[in-house]
Amino acid sequence: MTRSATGGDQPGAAAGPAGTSPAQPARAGRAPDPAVAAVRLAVRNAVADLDPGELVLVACSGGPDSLSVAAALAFVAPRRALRAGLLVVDHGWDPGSAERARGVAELGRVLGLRPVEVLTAHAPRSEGAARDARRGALLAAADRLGARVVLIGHTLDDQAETVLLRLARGSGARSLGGMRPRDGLLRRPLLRLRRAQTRAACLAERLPVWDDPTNSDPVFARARVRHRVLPLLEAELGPGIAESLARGAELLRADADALDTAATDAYAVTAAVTAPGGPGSGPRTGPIAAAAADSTGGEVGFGVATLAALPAAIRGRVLRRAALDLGASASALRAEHVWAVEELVTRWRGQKPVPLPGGVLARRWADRITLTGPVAPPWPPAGPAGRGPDSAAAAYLEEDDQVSQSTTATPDAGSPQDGPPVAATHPDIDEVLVTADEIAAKIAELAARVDADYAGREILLVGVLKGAVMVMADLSRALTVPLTMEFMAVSSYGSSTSSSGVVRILKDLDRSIEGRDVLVVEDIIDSGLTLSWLLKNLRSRGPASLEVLALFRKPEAITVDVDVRYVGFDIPSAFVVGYGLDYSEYYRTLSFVGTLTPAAIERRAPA
Ligand SMILES: O=P(O)(O)OC[C@H]1O[C@H](OP(=O)(O)OP(=O)(O)O)[C@H](O)[C@@H]1O
Ligand code: HPA
Repeated sequence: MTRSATGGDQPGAAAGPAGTSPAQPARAGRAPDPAVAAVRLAVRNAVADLDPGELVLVACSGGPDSLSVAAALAFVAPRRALRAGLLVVDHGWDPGSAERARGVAELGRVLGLRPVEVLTAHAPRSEGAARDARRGALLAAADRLGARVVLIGHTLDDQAETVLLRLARGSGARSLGGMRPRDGLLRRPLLRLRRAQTRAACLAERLPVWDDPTNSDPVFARARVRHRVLPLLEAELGPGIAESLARGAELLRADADALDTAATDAYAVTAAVTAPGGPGSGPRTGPIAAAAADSTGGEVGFGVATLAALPAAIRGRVLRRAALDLGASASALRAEHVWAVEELVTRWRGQKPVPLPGGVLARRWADRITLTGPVAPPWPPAGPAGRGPDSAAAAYLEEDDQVSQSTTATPDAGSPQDGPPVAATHPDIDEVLVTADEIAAKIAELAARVDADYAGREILLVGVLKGAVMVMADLSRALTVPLTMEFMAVSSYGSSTSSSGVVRILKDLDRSIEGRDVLVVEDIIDSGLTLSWLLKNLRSRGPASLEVLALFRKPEAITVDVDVRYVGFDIPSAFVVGYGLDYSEYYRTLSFVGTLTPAAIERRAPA
């Protein structure tokens, strides 16, 4: 849209994204279309607190949501004496993405936005990885350009999908509160507007919109929610489901804010915080960790009676806060962890210390509960001590020798790229989702179940190379039933960016599985396409029984039904590496599983 001499809002002759037709002038001198007016009002409200001269950026994909925000910002900014620019993120997911990004940037310039930049943030083809990479790139650019705010085009429909996905995963009030209208520099002006309104606004302004094909690709859980689940809910339960979900989220967000404030107050008066001290090492993240990154783990203590007197919703938050402060990662710390610590208060029966993510340990001594930070060395390890087993796990083993010895048995086969596999984190890791000690405990638990289920029989473990190599190594040594091992190597082929479900055998089994009790061992089930094909193939070879053990599963990403008897961890649909899982063949030797930093994704991107 070009500014008219009178500062009006007519769209001008815009060169659209590559291959699209230019926008044409429309509605000169008339009241704006209601959809255009609604988006402008939302954007105006979102920047109402900014001072003249401040810079607002819009993150624009070229889709109708973000494009309508870009056009509204171009209209609102000069009237508020704000500066307004546009950022386009190119994930490099298809050959045309760079050209398309340049087209969107050009459209931004035609709209009168400055500065306009294309940011390259290559990410694996996963919703979570793309979101992380995008967020990192946008925040870095905003910082560099000195922007006060970055506007994002999430609508009420996006919010409803987010809430539904989180509901299905089993989430608390904070998470069911959905996306926040304001989240640091990021602001979401459209959370109360429908997707149909943004499209109508673009149509009214003759803006050439791009429809991202991944939005309708059923490989992505969000696309399935959008195109199948929500329409089904509307058909069965009546219209207005999206609005109801978004309204519920807004109400829950307010409740969660109030509970968080109450929990912060309760933490301040109930927690006795001992800062880390002593030589050696310290917790890796969190305020207490930050206070003394080079000293031994700190401690947060509570009186049992004080915790018992708190309402459960506050008590859980207080304990969670203590674990986070000592270095547990927010995404790895699950409700089950907090419940286990709460049981030290509410169902005390002499439990062992409770291991939490990040090497944090909660224990009860008489009438006190203490959470202790890890004593693992921070990355990079200072010396040879850093190459031993994760010392937090080792500390735990000293107290509880029931935990699988596989924690200490992890081979030290670290590559120079990956660093020592026993380290608690790595510079290329954004967030540790599952720690080495959690994996070890889970393998022990799964092995006990398999032992019980196969008592009196012999198992043939079939490992799927290469990813399952670590699970095979640790699981096989934790099992006590007689077993033999076979390996298969398979490769999906078809389009280079998505699994077609058609699989090629790169290495077949060495022996027949006819009449054998076969347990397929997988590192991860993502779309489920590899496993679905593999099971069909193995079933045709006449095994006596055929079951699957997978250490990780992404429930939001699964596209085909596969019957998996043993699952270690359900994880979000972010792209993860470590413990056998690779990105461009790297990171398999990490002893934990986590997401990559945008910089690492960029650096290791396949040539
Ligand atoms: O559920 P899906 O979407 O089919 O993905 C799961 C498969 O992907 C990974 O293998 P990959 O093809 O990356 O090979 P690798 O094991 O050699 O890393 C993993 O080991 C599974 O076999
Ligand atoms: N990471 C690595 N390899 C994979 C993944 C993942 O998240 N999903 C399927 N293969």
